[in-house]
Amino acid sequence: MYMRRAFYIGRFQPFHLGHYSIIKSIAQDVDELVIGIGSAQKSHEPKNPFTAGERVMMIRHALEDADIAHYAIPIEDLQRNAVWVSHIISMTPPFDTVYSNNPLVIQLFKEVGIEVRQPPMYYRNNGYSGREIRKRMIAEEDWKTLVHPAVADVIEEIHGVERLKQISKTDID
Ligand SMILES: Nc1ncnc2c1ncn2[C@@H]1O[C@H](COP(=O)(O)OP(=O)(O)OP(=O)(O)O)[C@@H](O)[C@H]1O
Ligand SMILES: NC(=O)c1ccc[n+]([C@@H]2O[C@H](COP(=O)(O)O)[C@@H](O)[C@H]2O)c1
Repeated sequence: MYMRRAFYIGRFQPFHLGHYSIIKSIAQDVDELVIGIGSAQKSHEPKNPFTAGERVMMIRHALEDADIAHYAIPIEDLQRNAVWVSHIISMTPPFDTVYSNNPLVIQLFKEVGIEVRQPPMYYRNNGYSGREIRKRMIAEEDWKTLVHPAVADVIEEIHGVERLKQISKTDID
């Protein structure tokens, strides 16, 4: 049986409602979705506070109510862009379409002949970006409305805001 399977990659630091809404719309076009958790080796950095495992939890719980067959697969960065697509293919279920707005990701997949689609941005100006959410966490401003409630629960369970604040302090001593 032929399955239409797509690949969608992001850092998901954290997984927010922009990602969620894109995934829901991709799901209408395919049977299954492979979600790549990029920069999987990174955590405990201001730009990448959460581990790959914590990001797996966010995605799993957020998509529990969404009826989308998916696999969330951590993908470590490589020093060699030229072999990055092969690295992904070696780690994932087979897919025939990629969804991304990242110019390097688009270029690398197109060069090996894989179809790339660019999903529309979901209220990016209203704060639906990882950078804005991390900024609000540190500033103690509202960020929970920008993520699925299940993601807020995961972040609470792992004391994510406290971690982000701690690792974002300037090292002055
Ligand atoms: N609001 C959004 N609507 C639609 N797609 C989005 C939105 N925010 C991010 N994306 C897309 O989701 C993919 C993964 O993005 P990523 O995890 O880097 O999120 P981000 O919010 O852009 O992160 P950061 O601000 O931390 O760089 C990228 O292709 C990105 O363009
Ligand atoms: N050579 C590489 O390791 C390589 C190349 C292109 C993208 N990536 C990763 O893919 C992800 C792309 O996600 P964004 O679209 O959210 O930027 C990032 O984690 C990025 O580090 C890695």
